[in-house]
Amino acid sequence: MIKGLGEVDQTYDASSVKVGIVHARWNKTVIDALVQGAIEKLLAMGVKEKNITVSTVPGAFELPFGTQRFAELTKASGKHLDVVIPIGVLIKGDSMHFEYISDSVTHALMNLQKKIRLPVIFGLLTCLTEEQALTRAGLGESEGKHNHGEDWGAAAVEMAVKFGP
Ligand SMILES: O=c1[nH]c(NC[C@H](O)[C@H](O)[C@H](O)CO)c([N+](=O)[O-])c(=O)[nH]1
Repeated sequence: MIKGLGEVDQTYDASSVKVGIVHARWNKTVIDALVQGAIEKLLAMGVKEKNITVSTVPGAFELPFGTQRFAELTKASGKHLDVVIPIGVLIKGDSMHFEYISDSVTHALMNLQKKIRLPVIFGLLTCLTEEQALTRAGLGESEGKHNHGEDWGAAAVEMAVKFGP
């Protein structure tokens, strides 16, 4: 048995894990469902409510800088975060705006982990239609609907416990 493969249902002691969620305010209905899904999963995995802090930015483009400063300002206030979950929803319009923001924000969030030395969970939905976004927030009529916020919450706990400071 290759070590590590059996960790899918691993349980973690999340009682001291501190999580920062920074979410964009575009596409509010979808955002609210994703944030709620992430918080419910964090609580279900043992993160204390007092250890979950939330802030917001105007849109997905502001997520990298807003997430970085949220982590830095939290640290400067004497607390610290073990993991951050930036959450945004990009839905393609009839211009190239979607492509440019999606690509640049994705790279910026990936690079942010090295800057702040914290796990950054990729909570950006990049959808071609509103229905795709609703489905990935567990909303809408699709049979395959599933709230990806839950996955981000689970990933946050695992990364914080296994690879935190
Ligand atoms: O979060 C989003 N921001 C969007 N644009 C705003 C952008 O993220 C910035 O907030 C704005 O450009 C100001 O910097 C979106 N679209 O344009 O489609 C979108 O779908 N989602």
